[in-house]
Order: sequence, then structure tokens, then C-alpha cells
Amino acid sequence: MDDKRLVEVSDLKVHFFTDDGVVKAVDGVSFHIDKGETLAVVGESGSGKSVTSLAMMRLIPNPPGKIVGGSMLFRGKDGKVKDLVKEDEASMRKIRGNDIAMIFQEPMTSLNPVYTIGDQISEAIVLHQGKSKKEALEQSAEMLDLVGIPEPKKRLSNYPHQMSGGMRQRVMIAMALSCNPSLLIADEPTTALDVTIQAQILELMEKLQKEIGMSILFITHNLGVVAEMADRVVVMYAGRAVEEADVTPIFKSPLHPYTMGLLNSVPRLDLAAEGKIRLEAIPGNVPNPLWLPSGCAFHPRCKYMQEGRCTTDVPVLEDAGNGHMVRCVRWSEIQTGEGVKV
Ligand SMILES: Nc1ncnc2c1ncn2[C@@H]1O[C@H](COP(=O)(O)OP(=O)(O)OP(=O)(O)O)[C@@H](O)[C@H]1O
Repeated sequence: MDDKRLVEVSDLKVHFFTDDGVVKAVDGVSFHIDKGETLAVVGESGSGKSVTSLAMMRLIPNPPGKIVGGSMLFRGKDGKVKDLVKEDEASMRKIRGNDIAMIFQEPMTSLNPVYTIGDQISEAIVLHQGKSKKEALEQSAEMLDLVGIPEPKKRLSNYPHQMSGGMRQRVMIAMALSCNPSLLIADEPTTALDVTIQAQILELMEKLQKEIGMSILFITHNLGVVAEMADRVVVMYAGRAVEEADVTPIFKSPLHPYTMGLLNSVPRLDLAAEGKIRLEAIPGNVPNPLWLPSGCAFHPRCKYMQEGRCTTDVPVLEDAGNGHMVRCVRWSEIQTGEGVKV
């Protein structure tokens, strides 16, 4: 693996074996994350974003879920590259918290209501860094200060319910960062917060990323957040990556009709001001994962769909130039407008 690379996921497959059949939640996803970089994974609900991030932490509930294929290379703090698919549970426990940390949408699901904030942050520090309780509490106060919580020493004795949603999310970030991870996985970390607090938390994450130099895997369905945070973007649909590129080409020259649809369904204030607003929801719904359409899974919702091609050929992810990857048999025709009737 390239020296600048922290993560290289290849052909990852995570399936759930349910009573109704096999749900191929992640079905051949590949991506990489360089050191210090933010990769955003976007897509509608059910596209497989969260399952991808849980797989990276090896937290897929088994049964019914299982990683059935692929590799997830990860460079540890010791410089050694490991395949997380093959690591045993004891080694994964060390990696979680030491190398990879995760924050979720709802901090209350990760914070324990019956322990103080100080107890919870310091416990992670004692466990992973082997420090004494006293040292760990001091470090916890420093972490709370770092994430912008006023009077951090006093706050150590608070319980989670004594804090606002935004404060709790800051505590989650403090806890996640207390062990100086090289990768932070953030799964919709600001969705439950109001817009002002959301902006503050994103700003905080960017600031901390610069200071600590970590990489971020950002899972979201919010394209505004992607534009703000990401260096590169993977767009997922029905368990597969359908487009991957740097953030600017994703917004300026998207190649996949699904990405175009996502972008068209976001309100843009600049266009609204010019009276050019044109909001178009993508028709239809994400397909039932047990009954994925033949060919390209997006074809029933796609305005460029062509019978006999899109309905039968499963497109491969191909390089459209400069590493801009797209999974659509018609992408170049759509670009040039050749033979395209809408
Ligand atoms: N424990 C499970 N058992 C069966 N199917 C599951 C399980 N967990 C997830 N899935 C399925 O995997 C697919 C992908 O789910 P995932 O949560 O990754 O989507 P997502 O893109 O993160 O959506 P959201 O934004 O709603 O979290 C869905 O079809 C979901 O039903």
C-alpha cells in the first residue's frame, strides 16, 4: 500500500442472512483514504453507508450479518499494514479506540446515562493508554477544553442528561479523540442537531483534524455537509459505489444520473436568489434490497434508462479520466448528449 495511504478497501461485501433472504447491504465496494484526508460516503437511506462504516470497525452484528468478501487494509500507528477483515477480535479491540474511533448521530446511544462524563472519557484513556485514573481525569478535562466545553473541570462531574445535544456531541468527539486515532469514522454526527450547532460541530471537527492530522470517513446523506467537509466523495446506491471523485468534480460535473439526481434535489440558495431554483426529487424509492432490479439497480428511477442495456447489463465502475470513477453504461453518452432522449 502506498505510503500516504491509511485505508484501502477492496471489493468489500457485507451480507445479512435473514429469514426472508440474503440482503447484500454492501456488495463490492472499494475506496481508499489517504492520511489527513476526509472521504465522504453519501447516498439515500439504505444504500449501505452505515454498514460500510460498521464493517471497518468490524462491528457487524453476526448473525445475521457477515463480511463475505474483500479486504480492508489499514495502516496501524506502528506503520504496519493489516487487513481488518482477517484480524482477530482481540486485535480489533486494540485497533478500536487506539487507531480508529467512531462517532454516531445520537450521542445518547453511546454515552452511558448512569456514569459521569469524566468517568466515561477517563475510562477510555485508562483502558487504551494505561494511565492512572488521576492522570486520565486531567487529560479528560483537557479534551473537553479542546472541544470547546466551558469550565471543563466542573463538567467532568456532569451526567449526560445534564448537557444539551450539541454539548453531548462534543463530549462524544472528545471521547473519540482522547486516544489520538488516525481514523475517525463519523456517521451522520450532526443530523440530530439544529443548523447553528451543526455548523459549530463541523467547524470543530475540521479544526481538530488539522491539529491532530487524522483522516475522517464521513457518512452522510447531506450534500451541504459533503461540500463543507470532504476532499473526496463516494456515492453509494443499493450497496454499490456508483461514483467516486474529488469533491469539486462531484458537484461541478457529476457523471452518474443518481449523483445528478441527488444534487438536483438539494435546495441551493444561490440559484434561488437568481430565480433559477429547480428542485426535483428523484422519482421512486430505494429498491428493496431483497429484490434488486436487474442490470443497473438504479435503472427504474433513471431518466436516461435504455431498455435492453440498463435493464440487463450490470455496469462496472470505470475511470472516466483523472480518477473520476463512474458505474453507468451510458455516462459518456449522457455527457456528450449523443443519442440521449429525456
Ligand atoms: N441487522 C441487519 N439485518 C438485516 N439487514 C440489515 C441489517 N442492518 C442493515 N441491514 C440492511 O442493509 C442495508 C444498508 O443499510 P445501511 O444502514 O448501511 O444504510 P444507510 O445507507 O446507512 O442508511 P441510513 O442513512 O438510513 O443509515 C439496508 O437495506 C438495511 O436494511
